[in-house]
Amino acid sequence: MREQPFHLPDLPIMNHKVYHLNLSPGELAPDILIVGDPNRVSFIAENFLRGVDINKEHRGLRTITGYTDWGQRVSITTSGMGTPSLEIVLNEVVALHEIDFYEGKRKEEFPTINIIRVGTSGGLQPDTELGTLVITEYSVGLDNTGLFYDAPIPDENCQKLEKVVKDVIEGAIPESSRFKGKIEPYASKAHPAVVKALIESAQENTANFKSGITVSNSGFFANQGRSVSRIPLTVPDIDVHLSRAESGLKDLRFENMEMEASFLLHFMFPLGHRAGAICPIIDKRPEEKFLINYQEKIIEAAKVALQALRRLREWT
Ligand SMILES: O=P(O)(O)O[C@H]1O[C@H](CO)[C@@H](O)[C@H]1O
Ligand SMILES: O=c1cc[nH]c(=O)[nH]1
Repeated sequence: MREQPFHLPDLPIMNHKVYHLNLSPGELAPDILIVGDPNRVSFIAENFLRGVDINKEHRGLRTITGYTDWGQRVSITTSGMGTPSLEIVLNEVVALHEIDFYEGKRKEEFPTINIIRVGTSGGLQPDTELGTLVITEYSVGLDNTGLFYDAPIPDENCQKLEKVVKDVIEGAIPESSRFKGKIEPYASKAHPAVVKALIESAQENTANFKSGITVSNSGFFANQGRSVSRIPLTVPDIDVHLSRAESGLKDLRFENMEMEASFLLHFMFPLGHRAGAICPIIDKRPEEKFLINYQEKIIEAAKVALQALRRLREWT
């Protein structure tokens, strides 16, 4: 990968704190859970962390740092909804570990960050039950945030996925649409150690889980096939088309849709940090099902993710 020089004025730091997360180095552990909803940060921390010494919020981005029952220092932070917000958060997460704020330069040595998204998602496959925890192996981004980071393609599977999804989307856009040909999917890969750690932890907890491909969208409504406004959808029934598509990857199907996994993996993988995602399925639209009380599933996913962070540190 082309190495990019660090340009100090590009990183706003105020009183040794990054501008959006309002954190100084040391306040964010290198083992992190990241969630969309700021209230989920407190909810998971109340259930799983003790000895909390950092609890900060700025612009709705809450971060709590404390210790697990086994004494591992872990932070839980907020991505906000969608990849544009996540892009801000991840740059600051990485800078907090990789940049020396006092010297104003990149450190020679820094820890490997382990970061796992615990989010909600919509199910795509008829035979995957509501409440199933989906462990992401690959993600395909239909947002364009990732396109601004020219990371190398992680493997051949990503190449295949980009083609498959491009064809699915193109096939679904009406000829008359001014946006035909303009949606560019990008594929990204979860770190294999994170996938392994999540699968082993899910098995240990006898959780109902599946691993699969996660499609990340740049919106919740039209972008995921929901027709609520009076404006026609560019890609009608996008969810139905993806659920029926063959991924071309052995034993992996398009399992769920959400709004952050693509960029999380795309950004962290080329930096050598380790990222993954575990997201319960909280709705299945074709069956008109919505899991109202999904908090139990968040607890289950957070427990699995924290145990995965433990494994990842033990394997380092
Ligand atoms: O529950 P979170 O983590 O926010 O994730 C999902 O929920 C939000 C949409 O409702 C999007 O952020 C989507 O990715
Ligand atoms: O269907 C869903 C559910 C949660 N989050 C999403 O982005 N989509």
